Amino acid sequence: MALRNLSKLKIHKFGIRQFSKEANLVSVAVNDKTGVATLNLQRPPVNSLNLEILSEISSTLTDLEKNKTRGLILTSKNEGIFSAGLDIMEMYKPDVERMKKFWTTLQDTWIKLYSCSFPSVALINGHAPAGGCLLALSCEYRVMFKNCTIGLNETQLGIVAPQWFISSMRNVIGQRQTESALTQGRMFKTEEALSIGMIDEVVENNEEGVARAAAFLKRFERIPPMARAMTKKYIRKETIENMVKNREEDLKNFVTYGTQPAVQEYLGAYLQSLKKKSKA
Ligand SMILES: CCCCCCCCCC/C=C/CC(=O)SCCNC(=O)CCNC(=O)[C@H](O)C(C)(C)COP(=O)(O)OP(=O)(O)OC[C@H]1O[C@@H](n2cnc3c(N)ncnc32)[C@H](O)[C@@H]1OP(=O)(O)O
Repeated sequence: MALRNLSKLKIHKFGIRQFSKEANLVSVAVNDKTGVATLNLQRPPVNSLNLEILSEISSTLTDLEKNKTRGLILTSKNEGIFSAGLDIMEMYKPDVERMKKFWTTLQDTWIKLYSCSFPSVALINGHAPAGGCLLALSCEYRVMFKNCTIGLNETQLGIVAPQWFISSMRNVIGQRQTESALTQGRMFKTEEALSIGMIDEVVENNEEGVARAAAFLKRFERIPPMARAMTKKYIRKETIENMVKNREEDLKNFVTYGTQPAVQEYLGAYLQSLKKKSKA
């Protein structure tokens, strides 16, 4: 595995363009043999998704697409937490201009991840609430550590998961399970997530997780990439088009709804409860 600076390195090997990238909040390592890229989230303490990390994920996805990566493993450097979801500080007492940029960047990141031409696996090596769950659901396959939790818990915070969050889950576990999970804001333990098909495999540790993720990606070794990518595009087309068509309205809703006093109160109380917990 090579960990290098993308801007400095672009080489051809085994007929695949190899590259990797080192940055602050994400790092990328490309396996020279397989062409598979591992994208690590590394924003301590909990990989909460603020504007800066989302911008890095988004630009990395663009680079991976350009460089014709053969597959993606999305995971966390911080074992125990895949991602705590959106950084609540981006929504609590926000600067509205930044808030808009934040949401637009989240939309861009989701579009790129959801529609990427290469196969993608989330190696969920820790808790994955809300936005963390969204990232995992956007991949094609999910491998998860034992004793973790995953789900879209928005209603518990007094906020509403946007349509495209909901569609991302519905496309994996179906309408009935999604309705039940989202109205409760339910977080699923690993084994529960497996039983409803939200994740595909359970692993004991990172080594096994990487092996299982690689095994999934290997399934495509002999499938012509173009045929694979077009098929994925057709299957995901409606979900992506709906989001793209409504993205202006979605942004407006986020700002209007997110800045309502009642929503701000919920977010403030939730932040306090998180802080109290970490001080207890
Ligand atoms: C008409 C309808 C239109 C719709 C309009 C749009 C509506 C808006 C939709 C917005 C969608 C939002 C989706 C989201 O992602 S919201 C975020 C949800 N995330 C969570 O609920 C996770 C909260 N965190 C946890 O549960 C735990 O932290 C953890 C991830 C399980 C980790 O636990 P652990 O014990 O290891 O760590 P701590 O809890 O002690 O946390 C360490 C410090 O990190 C801070 N923290 C945690 N999570 C977040 C976060 N998401 N954002 C910001 N900060 C976070 C925590 O407070 C601790 O801080 P401290 O050290 O300063 O005390």
